Amino acid sequence: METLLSTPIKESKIDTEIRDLWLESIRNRDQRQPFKKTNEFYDFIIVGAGTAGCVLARELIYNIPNINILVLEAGPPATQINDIMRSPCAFGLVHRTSETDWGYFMEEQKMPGAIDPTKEVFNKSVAYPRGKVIGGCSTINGMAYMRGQKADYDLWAAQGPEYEIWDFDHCIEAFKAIENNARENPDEEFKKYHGFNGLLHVRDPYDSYDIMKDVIKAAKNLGIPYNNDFNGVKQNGVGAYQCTTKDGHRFSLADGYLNDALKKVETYPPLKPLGLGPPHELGDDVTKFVAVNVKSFAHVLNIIWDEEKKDENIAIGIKYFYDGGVHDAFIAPKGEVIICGGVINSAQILMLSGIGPKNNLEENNIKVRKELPVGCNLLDHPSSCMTAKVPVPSVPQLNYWSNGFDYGIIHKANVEGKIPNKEEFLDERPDIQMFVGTNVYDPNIAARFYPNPTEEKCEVLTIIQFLNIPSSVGYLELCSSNPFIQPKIFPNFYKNPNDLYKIMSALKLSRELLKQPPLSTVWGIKEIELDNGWSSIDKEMSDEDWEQYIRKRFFPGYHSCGTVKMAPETQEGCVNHRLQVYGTKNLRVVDASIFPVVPSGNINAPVAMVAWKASRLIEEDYVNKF
Ligand SMILES: Cc1cc2nc3c(=O)[nH]c(=O)nc-3n(C[C@H](O)[C@H](O)[C@H](O)COP(=O)(O)OP(=O)(O)OC[C@H]3O[C@@H](n4cnc5c(N)ncnc54)[C@H](O)[C@@H]3O)c2cc1C
Repeated sequence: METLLSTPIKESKIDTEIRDLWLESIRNRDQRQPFKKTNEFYDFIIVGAGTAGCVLARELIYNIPNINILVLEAGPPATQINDIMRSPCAFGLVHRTSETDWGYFMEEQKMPGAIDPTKEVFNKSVAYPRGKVIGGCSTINGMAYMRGQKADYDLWAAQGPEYEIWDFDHCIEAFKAIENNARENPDEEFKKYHGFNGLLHVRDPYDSYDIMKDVIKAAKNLGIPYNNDFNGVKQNGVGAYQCTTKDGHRFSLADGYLNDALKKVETYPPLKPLGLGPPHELGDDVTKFVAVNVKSFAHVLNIIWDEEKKDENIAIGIKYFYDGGVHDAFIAPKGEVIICGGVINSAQILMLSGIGPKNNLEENNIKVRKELPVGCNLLDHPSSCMTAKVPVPSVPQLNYWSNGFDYGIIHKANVEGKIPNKEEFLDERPDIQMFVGTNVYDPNIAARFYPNPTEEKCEVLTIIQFLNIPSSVGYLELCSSNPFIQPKIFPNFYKNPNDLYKIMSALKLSRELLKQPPLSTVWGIKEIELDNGWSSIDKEMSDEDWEQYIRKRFFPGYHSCGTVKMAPETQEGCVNHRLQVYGTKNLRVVDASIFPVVPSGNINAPVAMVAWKASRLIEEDYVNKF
């Protein structure tokens, strides 16, 4: 019998007929030439309406007078996302729908085992979700609001005196400017660290399930301190995550920032009072609309360079595919092209435009304009999970306003892979972040993450472990000059054995937590899921068993960044401290790809912070130009 996988995907006759009809209509329209072929000119062209692109568009349009902005987004408008997808409880389903995800996969990787380097082990190829929709990943993400630690940003700043603008004291101003925190009765310390007037809504979780409150008790039994603000003075401890939701719904950066940007529509110079002509007639002296123009389903192909000054690599515009054809958009004299395509695609667009590693570009017949280590320094938080069966009913009804992972623990890993001790719980540079969630275990969903899941449906408690300060570094490379083919992604998870020992220590702690009362008593937890189904929570496991467990159940932390690193050019940098691409003019990259070091927490807010700060740098440069 033919399986689904062995059946070649055939286009139905009706698909090809409809495509032909559509193409014919475009050809007819073009022959009649109903529209003038005009060049589009903008002060700023932003590539990608993700977290960074949305913040940047809003901050630029309100802060720089009389500019216009074009935002090109390859995915659909967020209005296509129906209410279920905006419901936090649907998070697990949202992030791999073909309409709103690029559908990327990472490459399978072989490497020496961490415990026994004489044995070869595999990192399998798993899905690598990336939002392809207005709002980008903020429209599909898990909504946890985290910033990372002060020390992360101080590392960014330590790269040279001009990088001081990226130290924590500078970054926190931007974090606060963006944030609209809804915590009820915040104390003075909370007020010191948070903002209440920004456009990104952040709130504490709504009431959670009883079993989640008992997770806190179990953690306290182990000596883990309570923390009422993971974004406050200390990150370590057990507590609740704040999240980016409002009125029970997901709140993306498009909801907060892009929507606000679209409200500003003026003309420059301003319109005169209506004359005799038709309403809203623009007089001859009106040169442009001061507004943000967003095109969705617009896939950017490459940067257009000034061919008259070849050696200077001056970006003058963008080539993009839209509405069945290739279009050009250009920047005005003081303008800039700003790439906000995210960690994979920003690197890809630069490489397709001749900026990247010489060998990889030449292998793909792309002319090298500037050799830079674009695509190197791929960072992420490798992750694992542990699922325990909960025999006592714990999910009375679905909380649609929650992603199901309201609580967590942040701690320092034990470098030898042992259960962390009390000192490690108190360490103020923790490197493990856990999410604890209760849900109904569905083998079909589990099968997306690891092979041969247990067959029965039941209520479970799941703990997800992220390694927040990894030492393994991955890379990506082009395998084609076709802009519609994904680059190859090699995360190199656990290449450095230390990373594996650290996540092992987090897994061992997770098991210890599940053995604690009230989880073991009130909720009767006795089994966790191992390869052969539900097994006793006390089952003996060697470090090699743990390595196998980790390699089978790992998934990317979804916090990938770093492929267009901000650093001095002599230290593998691709952009400078003002996010300008080395060896080019009028070109910046503003998104997760510029992070030199991955922050130790989820990175949506850090990306928004970078975009907010970048808008100030761009404004300064715009005002000082000419
Ligand atoms: C499944 C998942 C869960 C996550 N959970 C959390 C979480 O709970 N908390 C948290 O803080 N972070 C989370 N993150 C991470 C965070 O959301 C992202 O790191 C962040 O949104 C990235 O922002 P960005 O602007 O760099 O890129 P993106 O938001 O990815 O934006 C890039 C945009 O550019 C567009 N684009 C790309 N190429 C082109 C092209 N050629 N032409 C036109 N447009 C293009 C894309 O379609 C996209 O809209 C999660 C991420 C994922 C994928």
